[in-house]
Amino acid sequence: MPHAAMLDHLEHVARLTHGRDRDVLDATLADVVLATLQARAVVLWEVLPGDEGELLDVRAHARADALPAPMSAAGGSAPAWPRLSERPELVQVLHAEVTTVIGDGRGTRILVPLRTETQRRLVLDVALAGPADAQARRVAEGMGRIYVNVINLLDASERDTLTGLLNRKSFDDTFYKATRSSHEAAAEAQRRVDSGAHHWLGVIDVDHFKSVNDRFGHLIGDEVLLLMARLLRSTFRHDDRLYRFGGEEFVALVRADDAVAAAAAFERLRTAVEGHSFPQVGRVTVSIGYTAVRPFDTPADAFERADRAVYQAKAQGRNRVVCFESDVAPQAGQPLQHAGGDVDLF
Ligand SMILES: Nc1nc2c(ncn2[C@@H]2O[C@H](COP(=O)(O)OP(=O)(O)OP(=O)(O)O)[C@@H](O)[C@H]2O)c(=O)[nH]1
Repeated sequence: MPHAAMLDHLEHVARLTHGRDRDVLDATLADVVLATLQARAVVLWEVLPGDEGELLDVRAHARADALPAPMSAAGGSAPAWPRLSERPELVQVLHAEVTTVIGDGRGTRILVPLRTETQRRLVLDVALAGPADAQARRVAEGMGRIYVNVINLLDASERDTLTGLLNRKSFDDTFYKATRSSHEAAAEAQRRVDSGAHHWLGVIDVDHFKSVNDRFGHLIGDEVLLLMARLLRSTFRHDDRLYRFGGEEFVALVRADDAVAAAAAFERLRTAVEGHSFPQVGRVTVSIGYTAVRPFDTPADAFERADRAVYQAKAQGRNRVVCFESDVAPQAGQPLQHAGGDVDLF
């Protein structure tokens, strides 16, 4: 390979492995593949669960003619996710888990299935103006592999090894990222009185977990934590952020339109745990405290309020859900104010 071409490729690989922001990484993959293969367009699809079948999200999109990208649900406010079943070629590639090259009337598409260690499923979809030779296919596969390796490294540094949930270290970043859009929306809406919060932060603490360890041993204790993480995942939406903060303390950053929906979500978790039969241990309960995320909240402030609520839940007998705004703040004589505003949430 001529040195100039080799330097170009190295530059692309360096770009692909630089940075820690996932959205930037997705966009870089699309850009780099577009440039390297001189493609017409590149789309990075991700399969997401939906109530009525799997959906497709456009994680990133790049095209040679620089027309505007289609709406991505990842950063957009009005999701326009197509159903996976409407794209039989993607269904087939994901099922077979092998790269497929198809003619699309205007040229060729190289479809590379990607799977991360956390079982995210994506497809790198490269549209070429002409035919695809074996090298083009291998380049697309190679770029896809580098991308997955970087994602796996990021996941490993942000995730709790026992449960696979996000770890405490990643809380600040993911909190700001998840709530940023609601902060902006809230600022634009001039803190509408009836809007409520869009994000809610809950602290979930297993009750009397020390006695689980003492009676059944640490291995069984670990299994309870693992099952607890599974119950969290099945209770909340796929785009809610779930953390293990260490020990038997979990945190959920949940999107809900109003206080009633938020209360219902946390109560659903409490009931699911209470009704679950844990192998050997039997019944386990959790105490939950939660708070509305306010415009311009810091992660530490929101956590501190939810923590005060969980403290009250413990003090009142455990196996209960306590809301900071409706249950803790009024007792403490605190006005319910947004940090930067003046409107009650409830
Ligand atoms: N099995 C297991 N136990 C852990 C882990 N991390 C912390 N623990 C244990 O979790 C227990 C937490 O106990 P405490 O903080 O006293 O709380 P608790 O017994 O749950 O009581 P309340 O929270 O007041 O209901 C301690 O016994 C820790 O040793 C872990 O990774 N695995």
